[in-house]
Amino acid sequence: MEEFCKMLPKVELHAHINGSVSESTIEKLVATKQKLDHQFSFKKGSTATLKECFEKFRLIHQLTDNVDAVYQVTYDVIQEFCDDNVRYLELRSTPREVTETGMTKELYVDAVLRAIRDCEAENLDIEVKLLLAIDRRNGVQVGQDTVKLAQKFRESHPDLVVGIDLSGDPSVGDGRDFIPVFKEAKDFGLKLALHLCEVPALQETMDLLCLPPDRIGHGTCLHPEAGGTQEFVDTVLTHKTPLELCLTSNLIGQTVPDLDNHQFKFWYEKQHPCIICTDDKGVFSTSLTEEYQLAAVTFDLSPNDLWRLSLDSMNYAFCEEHLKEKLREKWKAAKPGMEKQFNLKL
Ligand SMILES: CNc1ncnc2c1ncn2[C@@H]1O[C@H](COP(=O)(O)O)[C@@H](O)[C@H]1O
Ligand SMILES: [Zn+2]
Repeated sequence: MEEFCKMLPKVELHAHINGSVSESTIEKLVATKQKLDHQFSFKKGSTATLKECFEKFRLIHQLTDNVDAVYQVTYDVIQEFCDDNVRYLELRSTPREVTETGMTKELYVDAVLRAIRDCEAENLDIEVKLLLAIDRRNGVQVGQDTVKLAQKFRESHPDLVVGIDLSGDPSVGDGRDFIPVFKEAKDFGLKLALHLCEVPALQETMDLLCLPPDRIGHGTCLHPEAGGTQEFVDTVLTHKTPLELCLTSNLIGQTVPDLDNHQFKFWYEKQHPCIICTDDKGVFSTSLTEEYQLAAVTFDLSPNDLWRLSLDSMNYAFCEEHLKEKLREKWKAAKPGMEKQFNLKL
């Protein structure tokens, strides 16, 4: 199964750049700093609180406080996903400014886009897009600025900047405050991927679900058994809003009690669009291959099921239809070799 999941062409739609930074990139970055001796990720099998997860991002942000580091992290993350046979990747990141190093939010996004372009120029077998993230801790004004920034960069890079993400500590603020900002983004043609109900959030959820977003991140507590409501479930089903599901992230962050109770099962059994994602492959010491494997073992999925999951994920990408068609050819091309190697019919 491990080999099958590795060889499988995959689609990653939920990856935060700074949470995806690998140990080897951390080592490069630490070498440029003095006196930095921290643990930047969780070991396999460990558990934490969401607060402790956010503490890791704060530590990583100290390393990526300049444009060279942001470029390096983005470049390395793309290479690593490509090595993991991810053929289509949507990265998301929160533009940050750091006065001391002269990094503005524009320069931040510029560094990310340069790294994507440089990987393109190397003809890597991966297509990469970018979503700009709104950190809910930073309030509406910053959210508004982020959408403006996304509009600006979409004009200069229409093929790369595809959407807006809402993320950050789910226990902070009220997502409804951002609704005008999301509507503006939508009007401008930007897609919306919102972290929703990562923890129980009765107040804001319904209004956000009714936007509706183009995809939901986590949706851990949407269903009644997890603190949500039947109305939430029905709304998601009606809109057919795809869910980005990140097993290891939810397990380490303890937003689910164990994998058997992960919301994947609930939605997958309803044949609702589910996308297996990593969230933060660096911080949670995982890879998309490992997430597929974990899903297979936990929910008793066959190679055929996994094949379907990865190929169907392409349907929910924020790119143009012609690119989706082109990418589906990769699955077609990989099929005979995989059927032969694993002695099965896909
Ligand atoms: C674990 N579950 C999660 N829930 C909510 N937001 C998360 C997250 N994991 C990551 N982020 C968001 O992504 C940022 C790091 O990447 P960037 O600096 O943007 O590239 C974090 O600071 C947080 O805002
Ligand atoms: Zn996330």
